[in-house]
Amino acid sequence: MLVIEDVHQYYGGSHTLRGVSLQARAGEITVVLGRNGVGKTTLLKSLMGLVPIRQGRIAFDGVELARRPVHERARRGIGYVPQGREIFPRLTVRENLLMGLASRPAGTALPAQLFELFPVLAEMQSRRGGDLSGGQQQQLAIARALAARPRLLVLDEPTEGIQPNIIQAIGRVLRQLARQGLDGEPMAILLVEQYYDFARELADRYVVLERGAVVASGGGDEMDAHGVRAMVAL
Ligand SMILES: Nc1ncnc2c1ncn2[C@@H]1O[C@H](COP(=O)(O)OP(=O)(O)OP(=O)(O)O)[C@@H](O)[C@H]1O
Repeated sequence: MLVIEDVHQYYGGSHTLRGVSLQARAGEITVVLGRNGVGKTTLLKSLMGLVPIRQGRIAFDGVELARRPVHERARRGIGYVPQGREIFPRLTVRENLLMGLASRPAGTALPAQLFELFPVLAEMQSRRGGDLSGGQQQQLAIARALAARPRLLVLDEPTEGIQPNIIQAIGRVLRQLARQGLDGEPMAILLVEQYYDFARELADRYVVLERGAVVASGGGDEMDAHGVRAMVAL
């Protein structure tokens, strides 16, 4: 389980995260919603160690990670799908997937299940990442994060700029991963999302951020009743 507690983050003098707390449990999809610029990406970067936090706790399965380096967070079972995908355009699909094993001992094999989850990647293994469509690149970014068999998968707006049929396919994969991971073990999923209907469909739990602070949270089935759509409407 992931426990984020009272996290404060600053960019210079600008106080971006103001005491954020949330939890993400195995078997559940926890969705973080909020308008542009409220600090969603900064929260995920803080979790991954890509930006330093000034105060607060980030613990995963009881291990305190807030002061640990990025690679150690990956090694301890956190997989990250960054906003904008950040695949390597000149590397092949297969090489991109192998990059996901950087935190694992040399010689670790790619899980065969990646190609069952995303059959299109099996067909395109020797194509360059940059030649894939946006939706295919997003699937590649998710598969790359899964290559190291994380127990927590963190995704930053995976639906951004993606066509509806691939959004649906990604939703089905996330649901399946939460339930049974790659090997039958439930996985924790932390999903940052601005697309309300997608978030609502997938969320077991939700958290709304506004100006760097949590302003609402609850069960996914309470989102409509709690008026979350209006809180994130652009
Ligand atoms: N590297 C940085 N240096 C200074 N300020 C930054 C930096 N990155 C983000 N910010 C600012 O911090 C605030 C939060 O940004 P962040 O990207 O976390 O928001 P967000 O909720 O993810 O937004 P979006 O949905 O647009 O991605 C914004 O005001 C942003 O301008």
